[in-house]
Amino acid sequence: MLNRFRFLSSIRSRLALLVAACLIPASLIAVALLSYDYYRNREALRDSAVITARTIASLVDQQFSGINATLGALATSPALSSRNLKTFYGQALQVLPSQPIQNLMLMDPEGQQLLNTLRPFGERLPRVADSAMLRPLARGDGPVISGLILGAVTGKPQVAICVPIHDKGKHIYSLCAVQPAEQFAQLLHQQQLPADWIVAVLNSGGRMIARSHDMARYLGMPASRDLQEALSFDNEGWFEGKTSEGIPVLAAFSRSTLSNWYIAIGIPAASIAAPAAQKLGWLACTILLLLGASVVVAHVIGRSISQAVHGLVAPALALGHGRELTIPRLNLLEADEVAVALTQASSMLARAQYQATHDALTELPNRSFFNDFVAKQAAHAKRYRSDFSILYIDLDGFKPVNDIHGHAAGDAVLCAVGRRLRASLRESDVAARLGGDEFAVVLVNTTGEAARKLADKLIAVLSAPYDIEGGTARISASIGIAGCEDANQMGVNILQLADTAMYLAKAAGKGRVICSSGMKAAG
Ligand SMILES: Nc1nc2c(ncn2[C@@H]2O[C@H](COP(=O)(O)OP(=O)(O)OP(=O)(O)O)[C@@H](O)[C@H]2O)c(=O)[nH]1
Repeated sequence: MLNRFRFLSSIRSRLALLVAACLIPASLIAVALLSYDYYRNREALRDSAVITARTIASLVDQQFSGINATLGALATSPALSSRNLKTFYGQALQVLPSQPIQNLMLMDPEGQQLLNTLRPFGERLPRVADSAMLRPLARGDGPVISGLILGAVTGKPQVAICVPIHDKGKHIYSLCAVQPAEQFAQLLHQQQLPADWIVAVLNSGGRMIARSHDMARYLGMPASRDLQEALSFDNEGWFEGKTSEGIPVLAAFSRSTLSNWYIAIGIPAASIAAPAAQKLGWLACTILLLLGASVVVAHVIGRSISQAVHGLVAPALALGHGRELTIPRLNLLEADEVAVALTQASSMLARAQYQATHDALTELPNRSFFNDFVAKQAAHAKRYRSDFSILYIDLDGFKPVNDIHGHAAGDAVLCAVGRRLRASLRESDVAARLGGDEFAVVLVNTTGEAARKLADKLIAVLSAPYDIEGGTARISASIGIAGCEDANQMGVNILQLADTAMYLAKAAGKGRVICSSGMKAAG
């Protein structure tokens, strides 16, 4: 069960979640901002395209009105009313360089050219057969702008702006200024619009007069279906559709007020989306880089934290076993704080254990420790068939020390007894204070005569005078000895057996040793 959630609950997985929790919303916000930016740019581009279309349309109108004014002035020439066409030809040649036109042409009401500045005066000229233009001129309407016509002299596509000339109410001539279609294309190029914008000049009938791209292919052709539909609804506006060649565009258009010609601008959808796609690519790269860097940093941080936390496991287990701890620096503030707390807890635990098992005055093991030690020693002896003895020691004449020299002197004597006992024993033997003036000793692997000899030695040692404040104290000791084997055979507690032997020693006159084996023999 724990393993199942191991990944979810580890520090590294939490850090990975943190990285994801920061990066995912940030990425979503960035994408939202990008799309907002894309739509704002698109709107700005659309509005600027509409304004540009309107500007070009007014430029076309300006040209037409300039040409119209020139034609109007020439039409009043007396040379025309006097039918002096040669003089008029000269006047036309003079006007030509100052106008944005290719040539001037005069024709009779039937369309027969009478003069054309492209040809020397008097040369025989072809007839104009554009009835759509001749008819309104015959009615006296003017100016009339032709559709795209193939020049009778130049053989090139061109547009003619014509005015009828009357004499005494009779239509005698039509004067035309001719502009090649190429001139409108130049007007478009002069605007220096972005190279991928597809710009077209359409006449009032929706036919292509000039185009920024692929002009030769689409000249004279009707506008694309999408543009035709848009033009039928509005004089100015925008729409999303396709160009004649099928390119998806955001298109803007505007109709000129004088000529009713249209300017249409198509911005390829791909070129609008390209900057956004590029930004999106950069964003994706940045997010991936950030993600990679964050994952690496999270991994490094996670590893250092988990190492620090794992560094606390062994000390915590050692603390459970009551061992004193030394924890090296973990290089993580919180883990180091826990390490300090564990170290302090281990010291407190060790102190408490010491206090629970040692006598505060003599610092010898106390009765509780002694009982545990004897029990372990008994188990060991049983298993390995070894032996040990216990000496139960009660001081003789200790009460008078207290009474004569005071309790502090009594304490000092008890401490000195402890030191003398320790000094007289082997390292493996254990001396304890059982309470009051009672002490006990475990002699490991020692029985019989050896134990008795040591007991005699202890009585001599403990009976030596004690230097205390203000004098000397003298005491002695009564010792009862019990062997492990004797206790087992008799089926009694070894400590009780030694205690009983000690009481017999007291009863026998103090300052002596009684062995439990002797008691058995006596019994
Ligand atoms: N100074 C001091 N005295 C203690 C302490 N514990 C017990 N005693 C005293 O030790 C004495 C022990 O009593 P007894 O064993 O009857 O005194 P004793 O004079 O040795 O008597 P016998 O064993 O019959 O020789 C009592 O007076 C207790 O008050 C202690 O920690 N410090």
